[in-house]
Amino acid sequence: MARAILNVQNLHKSFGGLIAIDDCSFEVESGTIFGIIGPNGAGKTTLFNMLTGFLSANSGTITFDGREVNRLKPHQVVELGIARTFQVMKPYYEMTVWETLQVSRQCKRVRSRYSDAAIINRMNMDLLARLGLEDKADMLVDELTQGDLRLVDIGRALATEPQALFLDEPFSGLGGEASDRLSALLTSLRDDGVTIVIIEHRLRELMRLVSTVMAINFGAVLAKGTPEEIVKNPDVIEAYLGRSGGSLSATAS
Ligand SMILES: Nc1ncnc2c1ncn2[C@@H]1O[C@H](COP(=O)(O)OP(=O)(O)OP(=O)(O)O)[C@@H](O)[C@H]1O
Repeated sequence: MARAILNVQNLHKSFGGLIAIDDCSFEVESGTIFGIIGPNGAGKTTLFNMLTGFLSANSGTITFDGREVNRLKPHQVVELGIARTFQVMKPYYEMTVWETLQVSRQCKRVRSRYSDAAIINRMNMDLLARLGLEDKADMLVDELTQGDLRLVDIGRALATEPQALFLDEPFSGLGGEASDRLSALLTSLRDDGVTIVIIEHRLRELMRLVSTVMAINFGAVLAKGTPEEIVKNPDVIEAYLGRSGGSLSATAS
């Protein structure tokens, strides 16, 4: 039985009178891919922001690998082994792909483990090969396609050598071929033991990857289960009606 690496209990977050996260509890098992879905404004990014040190919860607990996350700063969360990407990418323009990875390599988590530049160079080459970007190391990120940019963005997170990767809508804007490359990358990372949590509106891509999905609406957990269970769940279907509800049942096949 896999152990839970992330444990969230009774989390609450309000912005003034608006309750963005309402008594949210869930666990993520180590080495699995866990999906988070929900309509626009459901609270998904707010939840990610609390899990990664960008926001503090009003109450509740977040434990990662046995350590309390709430109230840590983002760089301290990186030290624990959590890396994330953002819904809107902000590439390091005028820097190359290699230089982008090198920025992440400056984090304490990497510097305290690997002091030898030759080892870091080798790790960068391995990471670029894994991303399928070995021929683009010296390209400016400004020149990359949307699909390659998304891979560099994930590479930037992976270069902190995380145990867990949190991805906010990684499939957004990707065409079929780029989506397939991203899916293959995420599957291979999972096979190597990286825990992955994904917020995604592209349900077809998400449901093929994840073992467990949590649906949230108005900040509260609506349902948790396998992709097959979630796409049949009446509450989830209702929350998605008028958006993608009509095609929800086709997504888990
Ligand atoms: N800093 C903030 N101040 C005030 N309200 C906020 C803030 N951040 C988020 N909200 C509100 O909290 C609610 C949840 O927003 P959030 O961005 O987490 O939703 P989401 O599920 O990620 O939506 P989307 O799918 O559109 O990205 C929304 O009503 C949003 O307007």
